[in-house]
Amino acid sequence: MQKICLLGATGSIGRSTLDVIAQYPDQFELVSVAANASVERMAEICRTFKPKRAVMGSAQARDELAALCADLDTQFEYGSAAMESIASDDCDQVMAAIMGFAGLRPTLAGIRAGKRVLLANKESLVTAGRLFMEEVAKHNVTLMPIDSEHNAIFQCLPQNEAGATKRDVDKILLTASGGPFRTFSPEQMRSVTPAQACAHPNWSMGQKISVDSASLMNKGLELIEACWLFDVTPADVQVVVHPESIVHSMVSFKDGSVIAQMGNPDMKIPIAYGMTWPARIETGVEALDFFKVAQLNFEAPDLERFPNLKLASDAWYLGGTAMACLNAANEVAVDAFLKEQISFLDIARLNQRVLERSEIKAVNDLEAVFAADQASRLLAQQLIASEFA
Ligand SMILES: NC(=O)C1=CN([C@@H]2O[C@H](COP(=O)(O)OP(=O)(O)OC[C@H]3O[C@@H](n4cnc5c(N)ncnc54)[C@H](OP(=O)(O)O)[C@@H]3O)[C@@H](O)[C@H]2O)C=CC1
Ligand SMILES: CC(=O)[C@@H](O)[C@H](O)COP(=O)(O)O
Ligand SMILES: [Mn+2]
Repeated sequence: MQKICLLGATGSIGRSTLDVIAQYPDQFELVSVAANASVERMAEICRTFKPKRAVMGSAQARDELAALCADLDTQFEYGSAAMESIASDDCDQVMAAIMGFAGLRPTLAGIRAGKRVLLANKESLVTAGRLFMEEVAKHNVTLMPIDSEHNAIFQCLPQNEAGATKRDVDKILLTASGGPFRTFSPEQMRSVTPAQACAHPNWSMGQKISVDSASLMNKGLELIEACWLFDVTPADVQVVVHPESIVHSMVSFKDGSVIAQMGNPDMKIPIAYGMTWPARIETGVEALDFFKVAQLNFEAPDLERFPNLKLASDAWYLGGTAMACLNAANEVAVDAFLKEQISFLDIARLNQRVLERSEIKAVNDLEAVFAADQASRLLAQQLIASEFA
């Protein structure tokens, strides 16, 4: 029996993870859960899975949850320290599926406690990459990429007992759907709404990552994520726009072979793979029918219409805190766009301004990452108030 701690239980990845757990009650036990403010959904989860511990983002949310679940034996808690505590408590695997930078501390707690970490929360790796990977190595942890592209790359790479290797690899081909505005002109993109941006053509996901997909910042974050996970640089990764999201990524080898991982776009596949690797289990996801798929298309990304992808590559080469600064700016920008305070095109503009104006420092400890995150959030908010409102 594998005991699972699920961080971000009420979200889209949380739902797919619970779906896999529910299909295999003899293999997986949900022992702890965390979320921010979705009390009613968390109450449903607690009633169904009866975890030992449930953590919310605030005392108020915890109290509301406790009141709704007064008849359960679950221990109800709140705050960042409690999230770190469940990630390092009695469990075998930690699903890191909190949205954004808020996921960093609990994910690191799982790593430091030696758990198998299932990494969906790309922002934690993007912002603290080198320190994050050093902790993975130090604690000899199995880090399973859950992000569909990185899970695909992991599946395509030669593997040993410890994970994926780079043996004979020439290039990583990171696929991108292109998002809902792939064919839009800059003029058309000027007035798009949050609802349009969240309507991903192929995947059903949370709002923040959906907007990131629409602005190609998701691909920028994923480029950096791939560099840290597979110990490569952006020069080793080619972003390939593939509108159907059937090929989840590919690896090109020195002999000219290209290996692709394909499947219907459903996160239960990478989640189940992460939970059972090196074994595989049935997920209930329909196998691909190539006669229905009929056509797969590929094209180059347009960096002029989607500058976020280039900004992410720039941040990687700037190094140090640059990636934390860019991520912080983007989290503020997406939130402001969803609240209709700035336009869609302002997201990349704001990201660029913050990256240009931030003082990039070396990352010698976690405090440097948190300081950069805070300073860039503040700068982004000031810029919104003064120049973007
Ligand atoms: N959805 C997908 O298919 C994919 C997602 N990912 C990554 O996985 C992560 C989660 O994405 P997704 O599930 O779509 O997002 P959702 O917005 O659907 O869910 C986010 C989850 O994080 C919780 N959360 C948000 N802020 C905090 C906080 N400060 N403290 C504790 N919990 C918090 C939310 O709780 P509450 O509901 O209470 O707000 C919710 O449970 C992101 O990093 C995303 O990039 C990666 C690949 C695919
Ligand atoms: C499911 C997943 O992993 C998302 O990151 C998804 O890939 C978004 O797709 P695009 O960013 O390519 O539109
Ligand atoms: Mn992805």
